[in-house]
Amino acid sequence: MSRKKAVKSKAATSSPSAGSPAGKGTGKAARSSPGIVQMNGVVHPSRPSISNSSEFYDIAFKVMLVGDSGVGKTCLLVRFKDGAFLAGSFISTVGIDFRNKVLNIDGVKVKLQIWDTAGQERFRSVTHAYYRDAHALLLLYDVTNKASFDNIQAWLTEIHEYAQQDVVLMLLGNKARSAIVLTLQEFGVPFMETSARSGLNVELAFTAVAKELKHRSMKDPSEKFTLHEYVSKEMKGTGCCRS
Ligand SMILES: Nc1nc2c(ncn2[C@@H]2O[C@H](COP(=O)(O)OP(=O)(O)OP(=O)(O)O)[C@@H](O)[C@H]2O)c(=O)[nH]1
Repeated sequence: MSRKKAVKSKAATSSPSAGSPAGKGTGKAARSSPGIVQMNGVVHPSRPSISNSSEFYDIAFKVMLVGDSGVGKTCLLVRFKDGAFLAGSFISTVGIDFRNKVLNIDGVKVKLQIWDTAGQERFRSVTHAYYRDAHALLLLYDVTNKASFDNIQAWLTEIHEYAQQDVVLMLLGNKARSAIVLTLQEFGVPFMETSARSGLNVELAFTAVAKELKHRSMKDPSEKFTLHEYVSKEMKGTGCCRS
C-alpha cells in the first residue's frame, strides 16, 4: 500500500490487532481508542471512559461499512459524523480508517467506532482481517449503479465467511433520490435507502444499529426491540427528487 496515497486519500491504513480491535492497533487505531477492553464480544470501557471526541460512553461497538468502491461509504460516514457532504472529485479510500461517534440511546451512551473500508478489490484481504471483530456491518450499494446492486450477494457471501455469525447486518441503498419508501425483501436483511448527499435516513441507519447492539448487550427482557420493525416504522422518503 502506498504511503503517499494513504496520506492523500480520505483514509489512512492501520492494522487490525488480534482480539482487540479498538485497543491495541497501530497508528491511528491505537491512539484514538484508549481504555477499551472486550468482554463477551462486546466492547466495554475498562472504567468510565471517554472517546476521542471527549464524550463519556457506557458501551462501545465496532461497526464496519462495506460495499463496492464508489457507493458512498466515506460520504455516509462523514455525513453522520460531521453533518456534511463530501462533494467534489471522488478519491477512493486506501485500506481502512475509522471515526468514533457517541449516541444517546434511551439514556445509555453508546459509542460506535465506525470503520470505513476500501471498496476496491485490491484491498479485500486487508478488510477481511477486520470482519471478525465487527459487531455490525452496514453493506452499501449505489441505487444509481446496477453493478453495485448485483454484487450484494457476493458481499453477503464474503460477510458470512469472515464475520461473526451473529453480526448485526443492514443493507443500505445509498444515493437515493425518490420519496418512495422501498422494502427490499430479497436478501432477508433489514434495508433502507439513504443519501449521504441530502442526509436522508443517515442518522436513522446508525441509530437503528446502535439500538440493536445496545438491546443485545443489555438483554433487558422488558425492552421489546427488533431491528426490522424499528427500521420499517421509522424510515422516511426524501420528499424531493434530488440526491
Ligand atoms: N449524488 C450522490 N452522490 C454521492 C452520495 N454519496 C456519495 N456520493 C458520491 O459518490 C462518490 C463516491 O463516494 P465515496 O464515499 O468516496 O465512496 P466509497 O464507497 O467510500 O468508495 P471507496 O472509498 O472507493 O470504497 C463521490 O463522488 C461522492 O460525492 C449520495 O448520497 N448522493
